[in-house]
Amino acid sequence: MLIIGIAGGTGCGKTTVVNTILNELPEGEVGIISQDSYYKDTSHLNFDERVQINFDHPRSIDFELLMEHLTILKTGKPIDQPVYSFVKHNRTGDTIKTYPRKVMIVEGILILSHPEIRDLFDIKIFVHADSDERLIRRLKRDINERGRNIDEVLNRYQTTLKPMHQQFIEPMKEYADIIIPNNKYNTVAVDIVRTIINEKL
Ligand SMILES: Nc1ncnc2c1ncn2[C@@H]1O[C@H](COP(=O)(O)OP(=O)(O)O)[C@@H](O)[C@H]1O
Ligand SMILES: O=c1ccn([C@@H]2O[C@H](COP(=O)(O)O)[C@@H](O)[C@H]2O)c(=O)[nH]1
Repeated sequence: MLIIGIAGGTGCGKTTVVNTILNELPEGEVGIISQDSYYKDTSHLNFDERVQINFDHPRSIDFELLMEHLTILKTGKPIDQPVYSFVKHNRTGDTIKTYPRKVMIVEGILILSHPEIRDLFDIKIFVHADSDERLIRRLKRDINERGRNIDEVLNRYQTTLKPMHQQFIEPMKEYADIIIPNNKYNTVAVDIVRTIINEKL
């Protein structure tokens, strides 16, 4: 199994890059694990308390479960990947049966910040977009798709997202094998990654 880790700050285009890579590959050959599925279960908190969580700090992620799931997939067995709701800021209680594939892509803002998980990746990719570009994309996406308003997004950006990005995400570029510049849609880089995957299939 080839495991590819794709990191990068919020709004850099990780999900879009992954979907574009998958578009022209045979269906079912590549598996996806999203770090978002591994935000800790916070059912013991009410909504107002959950809103206060710093979702850009590594402690918000259940890395133990992610590690356990990747280890199970490597042994050829399926896992039940939790489903996360950004609207509720919590897991939904549902899971998706995720089967091991020849190539597994793990994507998320903080996946390169955990040394043991980082070591599991055969290829480490960092998607870069400038912070102003990422903030614009984040504003549009969170208002249109995640039920936020402009004040919420900007307040989270200033209080937690930006400092956490500088502390835990940007320094992870050092570990990347490939850095994809993604201020504009980067079809060349996506084609290169797809070629690497195709060789493995
Ligand atoms: N290269 C790009 N140029 C312009 N918009 C982009 C680009 N890549 C992604 N987007 C848009 O930016 C938003 C965030 O992209 P997404 O892939 O969800 O980022 P991430 O998964 O890194 O948070 C989405 O609305 C997406 O359509
Ligand atoms: O309940 C939550 C959990 C996370 N977030 C924010 O999401 C981004 C990470 O997702 P991307 O798709 O990579 O943007 C992170 O910056 C968190 O602040 C949230 O708003 N609510």
